[in-house]
Amino acid sequence: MTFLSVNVNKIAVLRNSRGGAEPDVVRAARACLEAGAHGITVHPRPDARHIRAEDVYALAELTAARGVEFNLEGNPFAPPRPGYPGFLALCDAVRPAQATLVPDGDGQLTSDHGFDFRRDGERLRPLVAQLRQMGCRVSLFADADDETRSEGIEHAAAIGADRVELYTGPYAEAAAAGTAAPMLARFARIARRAQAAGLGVNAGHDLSQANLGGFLHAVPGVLEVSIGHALIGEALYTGLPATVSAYLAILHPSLHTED
Ligand SMILES: CC(=O)[C@@H](O)[C@H](O)COP(=O)(O)O
Ligand SMILES: NCC(=O)COP(=O)(O)O
Repeated sequence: MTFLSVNVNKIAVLRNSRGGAEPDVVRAARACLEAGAHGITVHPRPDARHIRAEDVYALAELTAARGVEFNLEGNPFAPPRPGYPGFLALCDAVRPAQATLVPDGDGQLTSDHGFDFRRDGERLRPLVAQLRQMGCRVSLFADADDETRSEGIEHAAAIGADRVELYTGPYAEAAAAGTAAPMLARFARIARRAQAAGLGVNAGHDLSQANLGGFLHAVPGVLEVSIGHALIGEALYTGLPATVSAYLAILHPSLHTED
C-alpha cells in the first residue's frame, strides 16, 4: 500500500500573504487526516516564506496526538538564521517519524533536484546517523529521470539512509507533454535499483490526480507519496462550489433552505 502524506506548505503561503492566522495550517492538516491521509509533510524553508518553526511544533503535536507520520523535509546544510533554527535542530525538537533531506538552495522557487550521492555522500553520512539516533527514519531526495544523475543511488543505502524520495518533477512535466513512457521506464529502473540496495522508495513533487495513477502503475513498490501543490490547488476547485453556496445561504437564507 502506498501512503499519502499531504504537504501543507501551500496553506502557509496563503496565510502569510495576509499576515494573520488564516487559513490555519493545523486545521487544514487535521482535515486531511480526517479524510484519511496517512501523514503530513512540511518543508520549511530558511527564509520562512511559508512554514515557520511554530508550524512545525504545532503539526508535530497534531500528528503525535493522532499517531500518524510527520515527515519533515529540508536541507541539512542550510545554516540557522533568525526564525529558522536549522533542519537538524528542528528534527531534534520534534523528532519527526521521517526526515527527508533535500539539497535545495535559498534562491530556488521550489525543490528541483536530488543529491549527488557520490559527491555529497560523506557529508551526509554523519547527519544521517544523527537523525537515526533521534529516532527518525531518513529519506534522501534523489533524481531518477537521468541515468547519469541517478548514478550511485545505491550509495544512499551505504551512508545509512532508510529510503530515497524520487524527485518526480521531470515525470510530471513529461506526463503533461504526453511523453511519460520513457521517463516512467527510467523511474522504474531506478526504483528497482534502490530497492535491490535495501532502500524503501518514496516519491514526490508535482504529483497530481492527473499523473499519480500512471506513476504508481509503472513504478513498483512506492511506499509513500507526498503531495502538496497540486492537491491544494485541486481542493480549491472541489471546495469552491460548496463554499459559494454557503455564502449565498447567508445572503439569501430563504432561497437556501436545508433539505
Ligand atoms: C522536496 C519536495 O519536492 C517538496 O518538499 C517541495 O519542494 C515543496 O516545497 P515548496 O512548497 O517550497 O515548493
Ligand atoms: N516531497 C514532495 C512534497 O512534499 C510535495 O511537493 P509538491 O506536491 O508541493 O510539488
